[in-house]
Amino acid sequence: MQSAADIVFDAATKTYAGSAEPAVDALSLTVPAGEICVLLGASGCGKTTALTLVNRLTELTSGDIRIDGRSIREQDVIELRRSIGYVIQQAGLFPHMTIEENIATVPQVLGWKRSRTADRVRELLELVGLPHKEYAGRYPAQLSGGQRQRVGIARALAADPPIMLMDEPFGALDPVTREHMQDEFLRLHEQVRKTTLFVSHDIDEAVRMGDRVAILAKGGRLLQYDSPERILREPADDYVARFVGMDRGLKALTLRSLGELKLDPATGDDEASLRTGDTLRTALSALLAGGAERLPVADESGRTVGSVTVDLIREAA
Ligand SMILES: Nc1ncnc2c1ncn2[C@@H]1O[C@H](COP(=O)(O)OP(=O)(O)OP(=O)(O)O)[C@@H](O)[C@H]1O
Repeated sequence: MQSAADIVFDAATKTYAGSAEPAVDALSLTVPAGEICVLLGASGCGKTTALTLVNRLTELTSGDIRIDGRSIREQDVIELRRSIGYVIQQAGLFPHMTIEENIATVPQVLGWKRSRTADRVRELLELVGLPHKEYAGRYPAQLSGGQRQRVGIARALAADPPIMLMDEPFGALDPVTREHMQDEFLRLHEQVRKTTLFVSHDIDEAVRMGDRVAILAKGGRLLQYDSPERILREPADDYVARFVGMDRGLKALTLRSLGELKLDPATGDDEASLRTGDTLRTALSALLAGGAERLPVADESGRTVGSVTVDLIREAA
């Protein structure tokens, strides 16, 4: 097995053609071999750009990235990509190929013997928790979203690359499946220890997955690069504190339902669109979207039982 490699961003800069400002501006950071580094930040701050600079799907404008001391600029791009597993949000599986054929793509390109490829597919399906007998012959459309992501991960691991790039790999999954996949990936990582760059915009996911978290602002500006504990406990500046805090606050609202609040009495006889089973976040969105000061709330049978305001939600939070 190839051992993991460290990744060094050295003033890595990307300015897209026609853009006045760099999407990633002189980013410098080191991901130690075998660790998971999460790139975290608001939409458009340059996370995906930073990630794809590594496998040269995006070419550097200036600066450098080195893998185990070797500049990516000096490597043949095909060879470079073979040493890097790449997982994206929608798994990117080939729909007309079976699961087995999908996972075997890279070993085949590398000219592995049939038996070696078949063994590897079997081993990988096992590793990501999909029994070979049941899944190898299926097509991607015959799998759930979570299962497809597992196949995407297996495919990325097929040629045993020292590096994994993961771009919001669980972003399209429902929250329960998502947490499950996060745990599974961590378990898998314990076994394979690939150096992993993982893009997320979710602080909870970052804290859970990352050995280190890099908080980026617009232009790929690195605001803080630390362990999750330190990011939460000692945010480097107000922006980081707000970013971490705001997301946490909104998250907290999704954990509570209107049924847990002491609602105001109902006023007027508008039909209620909110139910007691709705989360506080849903209620807040409804209030803000409609520009309403107050909205009626019904129980599950549709009987109006009270009303909710932004103030009530704020007090509860
Ligand atoms: N191919 C491209 N050509 C021109 N500009 C681009 C291109 N890709 C991205 N950009 C711009 O670069 C900036 C960073 O984009 P990037 O996709 O890296 O951000 P991100 O943090 O991954 O965002 P998100 O979380 O929304 O995916 C954005 O302003 C975006 O509009």
